[in-house]
Amino acid sequence: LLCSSAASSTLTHGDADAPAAQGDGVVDVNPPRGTRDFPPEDMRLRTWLFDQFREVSRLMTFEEVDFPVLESEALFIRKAGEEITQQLYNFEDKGGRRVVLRPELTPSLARLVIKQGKSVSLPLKWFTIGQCWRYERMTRGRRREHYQWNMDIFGMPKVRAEAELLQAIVLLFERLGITSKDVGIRVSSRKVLQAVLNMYSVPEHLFAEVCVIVDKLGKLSRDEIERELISTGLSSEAVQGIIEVLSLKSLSKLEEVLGSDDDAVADLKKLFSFAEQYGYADWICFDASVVRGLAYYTGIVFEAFDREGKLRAICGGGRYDKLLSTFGSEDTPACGFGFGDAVIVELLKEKGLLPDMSRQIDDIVFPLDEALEGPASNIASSLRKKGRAVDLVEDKRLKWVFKHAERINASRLILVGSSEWERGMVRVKILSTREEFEVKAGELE
Ligand SMILES: Nc1ccc(Br)nc1
Repeated sequence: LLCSSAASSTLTHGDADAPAAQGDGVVDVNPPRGTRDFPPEDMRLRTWLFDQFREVSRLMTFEEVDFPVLESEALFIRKAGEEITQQLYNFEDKGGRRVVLRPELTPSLARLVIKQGKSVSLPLKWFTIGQCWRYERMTRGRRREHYQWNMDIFGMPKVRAEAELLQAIVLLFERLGITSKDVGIRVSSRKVLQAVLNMYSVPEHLFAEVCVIVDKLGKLSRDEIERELISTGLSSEAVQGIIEVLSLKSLSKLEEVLGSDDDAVADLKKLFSFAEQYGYADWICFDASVVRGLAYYTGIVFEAFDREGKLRAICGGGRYDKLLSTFGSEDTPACGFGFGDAVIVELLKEKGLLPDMSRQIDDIVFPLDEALEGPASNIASSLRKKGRAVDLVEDKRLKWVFKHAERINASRLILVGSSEWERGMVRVKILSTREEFEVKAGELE
Protein backbone atom coordinates (compact mmCIF):
# COMPACT_ATOMS: atom_id res chain seq x y z
CA LEU A 1 0.00 0.00 0.00
CA LEU A 2 1.47 3.38 -0.92
CA CYS A 3 1.43 6.03 1.80
CA SER A 4 -0.75 8.60 0.10
CA SER A 5 -1.69 11.13 2.77
CA ALA A 6 0.35 14.32 3.09
CA ALA A 7 0.66 13.41 6.77
CA SER A 8 3.11 10.70 5.74
CA SER A 9 5.56 13.31 4.50
CA THR A 10 8.28 14.30 6.96
CA LEU A 11 7.50 17.51 8.78
CA THR A 12 9.81 20.16 7.32
CA HIS A 13 9.79 23.91 7.66
CA GLY A 14 7.46 25.48 5.10
CA ASP A 15 5.61 22.24 4.36
CA ALA A 16 2.03 23.37 3.68
CA ASP A 17 0.64 20.50 5.76
CA ALA A 18 3.11 20.81 8.58
CA PRO A 19 1.64 22.27 11.80
CA ALA A 20 2.67 25.86 12.43
CA ALA A 21 6.36 25.52 13.22
CA GLN A 22 7.78 27.48 16.12
CA GLY A 23 10.51 30.13 15.76
CA ASP A 24 13.30 27.94 14.52
CA GLY A 25 11.01 25.86 12.28
CA VAL A 26 10.72 22.80 14.56
CA VAL A 27 7.30 21.66 15.83
CA ASP A 28 6.98 21.55 19.64
CA VAL A 29 7.66 17.89 20.43
CA ASN A 30 6.20 18.11 23.93
CA PRO A 31 2.64 16.90 24.53
CA PRO A 32 -0.01 19.49 25.44
CA ARG A 33 0.35 21.12 28.87
CA GLY A 34 -0.64 18.90 31.76
CA THR A 35 -0.46 15.71 29.69
CA ARG A 36 2.11 12.91 29.52
CA ASP A 37 3.78 10.79 26.86
CA PHE A 38 4.50 7.16 27.71
CA PRO A 39 7.85 6.22 26.14
CA PRO A 40 8.64 2.46 26.33
CA GLU A 41 9.93 2.23 29.91
CA ASP A 42 7.07 4.35 31.30
CA MET A 43 4.63 2.34 29.17
CA ARG A 44 5.99 -0.94 30.59
CA LEU A 45 5.33 0.35 34.12
CA ARG A 46 1.83 1.52 33.16
CA THR A 47 1.08 -1.80 31.45
CA TRP A 48 2.31 -3.68 34.52
CA LEU A 49 0.06 -1.57 36.82
CA PHE A 50 -2.96 -1.99 34.54
CA ASP A 51 -2.30 -5.74 34.40
CA GLN A 52 -2.56 -5.77 38.23
CA PHE A 53 -5.86 -3.85 37.98
CA ARG A 54 -7.14 -6.38 35.45
CA GLU A 55 -6.00 -9.41 37.44
CA VAL A 56 -7.80 -8.19 40.59
CA SER A 57 -10.90 -7.46 38.49
CA ARG A 58 -10.71 -11.05 37.17
CA LEU A 59 -10.37 -12.48 40.67
CA MET A 60 -13.48 -10.53 41.71
CA THR A 61 -15.31 -11.68 38.53
CA PHE A 62 -15.88 -8.13 37.24
CA GLU A 63 -16.44 -7.68 33.50
CA GLU A 64 -14.45 -5.06 31.58
CA VAL A 65 -16.39 -2.31 29.78
CA ASP A 66 -15.33 0.81 27.90
CA PHE A 67 -16.86 3.97 26.46
CA PRO A 68 -15.67 7.12 24.68
CA VAL A 69 -13.39 9.63 26.38
CA LEU A 70 -15.69 12.20 24.75
CA GLU A 71 -19.06 12.48 26.51
CA SER A 72 -22.04 14.80 26.45
CA GLU A 73 -21.51 17.69 28.86
CA ALA A 74 -25.01 17.04 30.24
CA LEU A 75 -23.70 13.93 32.00
CA PHE A 76 -21.54 16.09 34.28
CA ILE A 77 -23.66 19.18 34.96
CA ARG A 78 -24.17 19.15 38.75
CA LYS A 79 -24.90 22.08 41.02
CA ALA A 80 -23.09 21.09 44.21
CA GLY A 81 -19.93 23.11 43.55
CA GLU A 82 -17.61 20.14 43.07
CA GLU A 83 -14.10 20.87 41.86
CA ILE A 84 -14.57 18.19 39.20
CA THR A 85 -17.49 20.06 37.58
CA GLN A 86 -15.75 23.42 37.82
CA GLN A 87 -12.80 22.07 35.83
CA LEU A 88 -14.64 20.38 32.98
CA TYR A 89 -12.60 20.03 29.82
CA ASN A 90 -15.67 21.11 27.87
CA PHE A 91 -16.21 22.57 24.39
CA GLU A 92 -18.65 22.83 21.54
CA ASP A 93 -18.05 20.44 18.68
CA LYS A 94 -18.46 21.33 14.98
CA GLY A 95 -22.08 20.21 15.19
CA GLY A 96 -22.77 22.68 18.00
CA ARG A 97 -23.00 19.92 20.60
CA ARG A 98 -21.78 20.60 24.15
CA VAL A 99 -19.23 17.88 24.87
CA VAL A 100 -16.48 17.14 27.40
CA LEU A 101 -13.39 15.06 27.80
CA ARG A 102 -14.80 13.00 30.70
CA PRO A 103 -13.49 14.01 34.14
CA GLU A 104 -14.53 10.69 35.74
CA LEU A 105 -15.93 7.32 34.70
CA THR A 106 -18.94 6.71 36.96
CA PRO A 107 -21.48 8.74 34.91
CA SER A 108 -20.45 6.85 31.75
CA LEU A 109 -20.88 3.54 33.61
CA ALA A 110 -24.32 4.69 34.75
CA ARG A 111 -25.21 5.79 31.22
CA LEU A 112 -24.26 2.37 29.84
CA VAL A 113 -26.27 0.57 32.55
CA ILE A 114 -29.30 2.68 31.64
CA LYS A 115 -28.71 2.04 27.95
CA GLN A 116 -28.43 -1.73 28.54
CA GLY A 117 -31.72 -1.51 30.49
CA LYS A 118 -33.47 -4.85 31.03
CA SER A 119 -30.91 -6.72 28.92
CA VAL A 120 -28.54 -6.95 31.89
CA SER A 121 -29.29 -9.09 34.95
CA LEU A 122 -28.48 -7.59 38.34
CA PRO A 123 -26.29 -7.45 40.24
CA LEU A 124 -23.74 -6.54 37.62
CA LYS A 125 -20.07 -5.95 38.31
CA TRP A 126 -18.18 -3.90 35.77
CA PHE A 127 -14.69 -2.44 35.64
CA THR A 128 -12.92 -0.08 33.29
CA ILE A 129 -9.55 1.62 33.01
CA GLY A 130 -9.77 4.96 31.29
CA GLN A 131 -8.16 8.34 30.84
CA CYS A 132 -9.92 11.20 32.63
CA TRP A 133 -9.45 14.92 32.07
CA ARG A 134 -9.73 18.23 33.85
CA TYR A 135 -9.07 21.72 32.60
CA GLU A 136 -7.25 23.44 35.41
CA ARG A 137 -5.51 26.78 35.11
CA MET A 138 -1.85 25.78 34.87
CA THR A 139 -1.05 28.14 37.77
CA ARG A 140 -1.06 25.08 40.02
CA GLY A 141 0.96 23.14 37.43
CA ARG A 142 -1.07 20.01 38.08
CA ARG A 143 -1.68 17.37 35.43
CA ARG A 144 -4.77 17.60 33.27
CA GLU A 145 -5.14 13.90 32.62
CA HIS A 146 -4.76 10.66 34.50
CA TYR A 147 -5.88 7.07 34.08
CA GLN A 148 -8.36 5.61 36.52
CA TRP A 149 -9.32 2.05 37.31
CA ASN A 150 -13.00 1.95 38.27
CA MET A 151 -14.84 -0.98 39.79
CA ASP A 152 -18.62 -0.63 40.13
CA ILE A 153 -21.43 -2.88 41.31
CA PHE A 154 -25.01 -2.16 40.24
CA GLY A 155 -28.05 -3.77 41.85
CA MET A 156 -26.54 -4.78 45.21
CA PRO A 157 -28.35 -2.70 47.87
CA LYS A 158 -26.62 -4.17 50.92
CA VAL A 159 -23.12 -3.40 52.26
CA ARG A 160 -21.93 -6.64 50.67
CA ALA A 161 -21.08 -4.44 47.66
CA GLU A 162 -18.84 -2.16 49.73
CA ALA A 163 -17.24 -5.20 51.35
CA GLU A 164 -16.46 -6.68 47.90
CA LEU A 165 -15.00 -3.41 46.63
CA LEU A 166 -12.81 -3.03 49.70
CA GLN A 167 -11.49 -6.53 49.17
CA ALA A 168 -10.61 -5.60 45.57
CA ILE A 169 -8.64 -2.59 46.80
CA VAL A 170 -6.79 -4.63 49.45
CA LEU A 171 -6.04 -7.40 46.94
CA LEU A 172 -4.50 -4.78 44.64
CA PHE A 173 -2.35 -3.28 47.36
CA GLU A 174 -1.16 -6.72 48.47
CA ARG A 175 -0.29 -7.65 44.88
CA LEU A 176 1.94 -4.57 44.73
CA GLY A 177 3.68 -5.46 47.99
CA ILE A 178 1.96 -2.73 49.99
CA THR A 179 0.85 -3.69 53.52
CA SER A 180 -1.65 -2.34 56.04
CA LYS A 181 1.34 -0.74 57.78
CA ASP A 182 1.89 1.42 54.69
CA VAL A 183 -1.72 2.20 53.82
CA GLY A 184 -5.05 2.49 55.61
CA ILE A 185 -8.59 2.90 54.31
CA ARG A 186 -10.80 5.44 56.08
CA VAL A 187 -14.45 4.39 56.03
CA SER A 188 -17.59 6.30 56.94
CA SER A 189 -21.08 6.91 55.60
CA ARG A 190 -22.80 9.98 54.27
CA LYS A 191 -25.78 8.84 56.28
CA VAL A 192 -23.84 10.16 59.30
CA LEU A 193 -23.97 13.66 57.87
CA GLN A 194 -27.56 13.07 56.75
CA ALA A 195 -28.50 12.23 60.37
CA VAL A 196 -26.84 15.40 61.68
CA LEU A 197 -28.52 17.60 59.05
CA ASN A 198 -31.85 16.01 59.98
CA MET A 199 -31.24 16.88 63.65
CA TYR A 200 -31.01 20.53 62.58
CA SER A 201 -33.83 20.30 60.01
CA VAL A 202 -31.48 21.25 57.17
CA PRO A 203 -33.37 20.97 53.85
CA GLU A 204 -32.56 17.91 51.70
CA HIS A 205 -31.46 20.02 48.70
CA LEU A 206 -28.42 21.28 50.67
CA PHE A 207 -27.08 17.76 51.36
CA ALA A 208 -24.77 17.38 48.34
CA GLU A 209 -23.41 20.93 48.63
CA VAL A 210 -22.66 20.45 52.35
CA CYS A 211 -20.88 17.16 51.58
CA VAL A 212 -18.67 18.88 48.99
CA ILE A 213 -17.73 21.57 51.52
CA VAL A 214 -17.10 19.13 54.37
CA ASP A 215 -14.86 17.07 52.07
CA LYS A 216 -12.42 19.97 52.21
CA LEU A 217 -11.83 19.31 55.93
CA GLY A 218 -8.09 18.86 56.25
CA LYS A 219 -7.47 20.83 53.06
CA LEU A 220 -9.03 24.16 54.11
CA SER A 221 -8.89 25.69 57.58
CA ARG A 222 -11.74 25.00 60.00
CA ASP A 223 -12.73 28.69 59.82
CA GLU A 224 -12.91 28.51 56.03
CA ILE A 225 -15.08 25.38 56.21
CA GLU A 226 -17.37 27.02 58.78
CA ARG A 227 -17.65 30.14 56.59
CA GLU A 228 -18.58 28.08 53.53
CA LEU A 229 -21.14 26.06 55.53
CA ILE A 230 -22.71 29.22 56.94
CA SER A 231 -22.85 30.64 53.41
CA THR A 232 -25.14 27.76 52.37
CA GLY A 233 -27.64 29.00 54.98
CA LEU A 234 -26.81 26.55 57.79
CA SER A 235 -27.23 27.84 61.35
CA SER A 236 -24.03 28.09 63.44
CA GLU A 237 -25.53 25.37 65.72
CA ALA A 238 -25.84 23.06 62.73
CA VAL A 239 -22.27 23.90 61.65
CA GLN A 240 -20.91 23.13 65.11
CA GLY A 241 -23.00 19.94 65.27
CA ILE A 242 -21.61 18.79 61.90
CA ILE A 243 -18.00 19.47 62.79
CA GLU A 244 -18.41 17.79 66.18
CA VAL A 245 -19.90 14.56 64.79
CA LEU A 246 -17.50 14.45 61.84
CA SER A 247 -14.54 14.51 64.21
CA LEU A 248 -15.58 11.14 65.67
CA LYS A 249 -13.08 8.36 65.06
CA SER A 250 -14.86 5.55 66.92
CA LEU A 251 -17.92 3.62 65.81
CA SER A 252 -19.02 3.11 69.42
CA LYS A 253 -18.95 6.88 70.01
CA LEU A 254 -20.98 7.32 66.80
CA GLU A 255 -23.46 4.75 68.12
CA GLU A 256 -23.75 6.75 71.36
CA VAL A 257 -24.53 9.91 69.37
CA LEU A 258 -26.83 8.48 66.67
CA GLY A 259 -28.25 5.44 68.47
CA SER A 260 -27.97 1.73 67.62
CA ASP A 261 -30.89 1.70 65.22
CA ASP A 262 -29.41 4.46 63.05
CA ASP A 263 -28.90 3.30 59.44
CA ALA A 264 -25.33 4.57 59.23
CA VAL A 265 -24.39 2.76 62.45
CA ALA A 266 -25.99 -0.50 61.30
CA ASP A 267 -24.30 -0.34 57.86
CA LEU A 268 -20.89 0.41 59.30
CA LYS A 269 -21.11 -2.28 62.00
CA LYS A 270 -22.06 -4.82 59.34
CA LEU A 271 -19.19 -3.70 57.10
CA PHE A 272 -16.60 -3.92 59.87
CA SER A 273 -17.89 -7.36 60.75
CA PHE A 274 -17.51 -8.44 57.11
CA ALA A 275 -13.98 -7.02 57.13
CA GLU A 276 -13.01 -9.47 59.90
CA GLN A 277 -14.31 -12.38 57.81
CA TYR A 278 -12.62 -11.20 54.58
CA GLY A 279 -9.39 -10.76 56.52
CA TYR A 280 -8.79 -7.07 55.81
CA ALA A 281 -9.96 -5.57 59.13
CA ASP A 282 -6.48 -4.22 59.88
CA TRP A 283 -6.64 -2.17 56.68
CA ILE A 284 -9.79 -0.17 57.51
CA CYS A 285 -10.71 2.33 60.17
CA PHE A 286 -13.84 4.36 60.90
CA ASP A 287 -13.35 8.09 60.38
CA ALA A 288 -16.52 10.22 60.35
CA SER A 289 -14.70 13.04 58.52
CA VAL A 290 -14.59 11.00 55.30
CA VAL A 291 -17.31 12.22 52.94
CA ARG A 292 -15.47 12.27 49.55
CA GLY A 293 -15.90 15.18 47.14
CA LEU A 294 -18.42 13.84 44.63
CA ALA A 295 -21.98 15.07 45.00
CA TYR A 296 -23.73 11.80 44.20
CA TYR A 297 -22.56 9.59 47.08
CA THR A 298 -25.45 8.57 49.37
CA GLY A 299 -24.08 5.99 51.79
CA ILE A 300 -20.80 4.33 52.77
CA VAL A 301 -17.73 6.22 51.48
CA PHE A 302 -14.08 5.29 51.77
CA GLU A 303 -10.62 6.44 50.75
CA ALA A 304 -7.18 4.86 50.96
CA PHE A 305 -4.35 6.95 52.39
CA ASP A 306 -0.63 6.50 53.03
CA ARG A 307 -0.07 6.29 56.76
CA GLU A 308 2.97 8.60 56.52
CA GLY A 309 0.57 11.30 55.28
CA LYS A 310 2.88 12.43 52.48
CA LEU A 311 0.50 11.79 49.56
CA ARG A 312 -3.00 12.63 48.40
CA ALA A 313 -5.71 9.95 48.58
CA ILE A 314 -4.62 6.83 46.67
CA CYS A 315 -8.16 5.79 45.70
CA GLY A 316 -11.68 6.42 46.90
CA GLY A 317 -15.29 5.56 46.35
CA GLY A 318 -18.67 4.86 47.87
CA ARG A 319 -22.34 4.13 47.39
CA TYR A 320 -24.41 6.23 44.96
CA ASP A 321 -27.95 4.86 45.02
CA LYS A 322 -29.60 7.88 43.43
CA LEU A 323 -27.34 8.71 40.47
CA LEU A 324 -29.43 7.03 37.77
CA SER A 325 -32.55 9.06 38.58
CA THR A 326 -30.52 12.25 37.96
CA PHE A 327 -30.25 10.98 34.37
CA GLY A 328 -34.03 10.46 34.24
CA SER A 329 -33.89 6.71 34.75
CA GLU A 330 -35.20 4.48 37.51
CA ASP A 331 -32.72 4.31 40.40
CA THR A 332 -30.60 1.20 40.85
CA PRO A 333 -28.43 0.77 43.95
CA ALA A 334 -24.80 1.33 42.97
CA CYS A 335 -21.40 1.41 44.57
CA GLY A 336 -17.92 1.87 43.16
CA PHE A 337 -14.45 3.31 43.44
CA GLY A 338 -11.85 5.10 41.33
CA PHE A 339 -8.14 4.29 41.60
CA GLY A 340 -5.80 6.72 39.82
CA ASP A 341 -2.50 5.81 38.11
CA ALA A 342 -0.39 8.59 39.65
CA VAL A 343 -0.46 8.55 43.48
CA ILE A 344 0.00 4.78 43.58
CA VAL A 345 3.23 5.10 41.56
CA GLU A 346 4.47 7.82 43.92
CA LEU A 347 3.75 5.45 46.84
CA LEU A 348 5.57 2.53 45.18
CA LYS A 349 8.59 4.80 44.61
CA GLU A 350 8.47 5.89 48.27
CA LYS A 351 8.37 2.27 49.42
CA GLY A 352 11.01 1.00 46.96
CA LEU A 353 8.42 -1.30 45.44
CA LEU A 354 8.69 -0.27 41.78
CA PRO A 355 9.14 -3.49 39.77
CA ASP A 356 12.11 -3.99 37.40
CA MET A 357 10.90 -2.50 34.12
CA SER A 358 13.85 -3.39 31.92
CA ARG A 359 13.15 -5.05 28.55
CA GLN A 360 13.41 -8.79 28.15
CA ILE A 361 13.28 -10.73 24.88
CA ASP A 362 13.94 -14.37 23.98
CA ASP A 363 16.25 -14.46 20.94
CA ILE A 364 18.39 -12.27 18.75
CA VAL A 365 18.93 -13.73 15.28
CA PHE A 366 21.96 -12.28 13.49
CA PRO A 367 23.21 -13.21 9.98
CA LEU A 368 27.00 -12.94 9.95
CA ASP A 369 26.96 -11.84 6.34
CA GLU A 370 24.52 -10.34 3.86
CA ALA A 371 24.11 -13.58 1.87
CA LEU A 372 22.49 -15.17 4.96
CA GLU A 373 19.78 -12.55 5.46
CA GLY A 374 17.26 -14.93 3.82
CA PRO A 375 17.97 -17.91 6.09
CA ALA A 376 18.02 -15.53 9.09
CA SER A 377 14.51 -14.34 8.12
CA ASN A 378 13.35 -17.93 7.91
CA ILE A 379 14.83 -18.82 11.31
CA ALA A 380 13.34 -15.70 13.01
CA SER A 381 9.96 -16.37 11.45
CA SER A 382 9.77 -20.00 12.55
CA LEU A 383 10.88 -19.12 16.10
CA ARG A 384 8.22 -16.39 16.31
CA LYS A 385 5.60 -18.89 15.15
CA LYS A 386 6.72 -21.07 18.06
CA GLY A 387 6.07 -18.18 20.43
CA ARG A 388 9.58 -16.81 20.84
CA ALA A 389 10.10 -13.04 20.96
CA VAL A 390 12.79 -12.57 18.31
CA ASP A 391 14.79 -9.47 17.38
CA LEU A 392 16.19 -9.93 13.85
CA VAL A 393 19.32 -7.77 13.63
CA GLU A 394 21.43 -6.95 10.53
CA ASP A 395 23.90 -4.34 9.22
CA LYS A 396 25.60 -4.29 12.61
CA ARG A 397 29.06 -5.34 13.81
CA LEU A 398 29.09 -8.39 16.10
CA LYS A 399 30.44 -6.26 18.98
CA TRP A 400 27.29 -4.07 18.73
CA VAL A 401 25.08 -7.18 18.68
CA PHE A 402 26.55 -8.49 21.94
CA LYS A 403 26.06 -5.08 23.59
CA HIS A 404 22.49 -4.96 22.24
CA ALA A 405 21.76 -8.47 23.55
CA GLU A 406 22.87 -7.35 27.01
CA ARG A 407 20.85 -4.11 26.80
CA ILE A 408 17.59 -5.85 25.97
CA ASN A 409 18.23 -8.90 28.19
CA ALA A 410 18.04 -11.46 25.37
CA SER A 411 18.11 -15.10 26.53
CA ARG A 412 19.84 -16.44 23.40
CA LEU A 413 21.93 -15.13 20.52
CA ILE A 414 21.49 -17.14 17.32
CA LEU A 415 24.32 -16.53 14.86
CA VAL A 416 23.74 -17.56 11.24
CA GLY A 417 27.23 -18.10 9.77
CA SER A 418 28.17 -19.49 6.32
CA SER A 419 30.34 -22.40 7.55
CA GLU A 420 27.62 -23.65 9.92
CA TRP A 421 24.83 -22.92 7.43
CA GLU A 422 26.56 -25.09 4.78
CA ARG A 423 26.03 -27.97 7.25
CA GLY A 424 22.42 -26.85 7.94
CA MET A 425 23.50 -25.64 11.40
CA VAL A 426 23.37 -22.38 13.35
CA ARG A 427 25.39 -21.28 16.40
CA VAL A 428 23.46 -20.67 19.63
CA LYS A 429 24.87 -18.68 22.55
CA ILE A 430 23.06 -18.85 25.91
CA LEU A 431 23.76 -15.37 27.25
CA SER A 432 23.27 -16.16 30.94
CA THR A 433 25.75 -19.07 31.02
CA ARG A 434 27.92 -18.13 28.03
CA GLU A 435 27.31 -21.74 26.90
CA GLU A 436 27.69 -22.03 23.11
CA PHE A 437 26.74 -24.88 20.76
CA GLU A 438 25.56 -25.69 17.25
CA VAL A 439 21.97 -26.71 16.48
CA LYS A 440 20.29 -27.95 13.33
CA ALA A 441 18.41 -24.91 11.98
CA GLY A 442 15.25 -26.97 11.52
CA GLU A 443 15.36 -28.16 15.15
CA LEU A 444 15.58 -24.73 16.76
CA GLU A 445 12.82 -23.96 19.19
N1 LIG B 1 -11.06 14.34 37.67
C1 LIG B 1 -9.76 14.41 37.35
C2 LIG B 1 -9.34 14.36 36.03
C3 LIG B 1 -7.99 14.45 35.75
C4 LIG B 1 -7.11 14.56 36.79
BR1 LIG B 1 -5.26 14.71 36.45
N2 LIG B 1 -7.51 14.60 38.05
C5 LIG B 1 -8.80 14.51 38.35
